[in-house]
Amino acid sequence: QADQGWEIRMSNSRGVPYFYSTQNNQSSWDRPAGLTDEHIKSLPGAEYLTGSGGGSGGAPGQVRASHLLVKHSGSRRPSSWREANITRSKDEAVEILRGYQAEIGGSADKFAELASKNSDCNSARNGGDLGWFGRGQMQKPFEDSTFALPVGGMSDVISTDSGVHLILRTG
Ligand SMILES: N=C(N)NCCC[C@H](NC(=O)[C@@H]1CCC/C1=C\[C@H](COP(=O)(O)O)NC(=O)[C@@H](N)Cc1ccccc1)C(N)=O
Repeated sequence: QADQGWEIRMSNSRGVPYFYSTQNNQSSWDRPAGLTDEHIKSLPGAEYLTGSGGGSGGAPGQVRASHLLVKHSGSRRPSSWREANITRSKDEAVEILRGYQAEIGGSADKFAELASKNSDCNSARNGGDLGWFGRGQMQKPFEDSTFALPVGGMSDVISTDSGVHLILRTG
């Protein structure tokens, strides 16, 4: 794996970095198996991963977050890539999310894994990552919760018109 000429590139459409192998033109959102942290840090484009490069940092006043959304019958759009017609109650959705919260503990990797499998938002396809955003873009409860978190911090269950969320602030 290491000798496949891996490099890190930034996906402009999604605003998140991905792995690209120049040997076989293969892209991957996830870290290719067998690449150690040390090796990844030495790859071309590694600055995209830590946000130290100008390219992937947000503008001043912006934050970056991932979320795990569980929708319910009262959601403004009770449908998602996972389920065409979402009928669970809000209480049930909160129960489900509490289960994920316990499983995640404080692990960002676990958060991304559970978000990619279970989030009712299409950001699930990149581990829940929403990219960078400023105030005025997200629904108020979501915005306020994210801006109140330290980088690396995870919210408790919060509710918006979309459903109930867990938020992990990443930048
Ligand atoms: N990056 C942005 N500016 N995208 C517009 C955000 C609009 C904003 N959205 C929200 O506040 C909630 C919290 C986070 C996601 C979200 C809702 C919904 C799911 O709920 P639903 O709309 O079915 O009710 N997901 C989205 O919007 C996704 N396209 C976000 C996204 C997905 C993939 C990559 C990047 C961003 C709003 N003002 O409604």
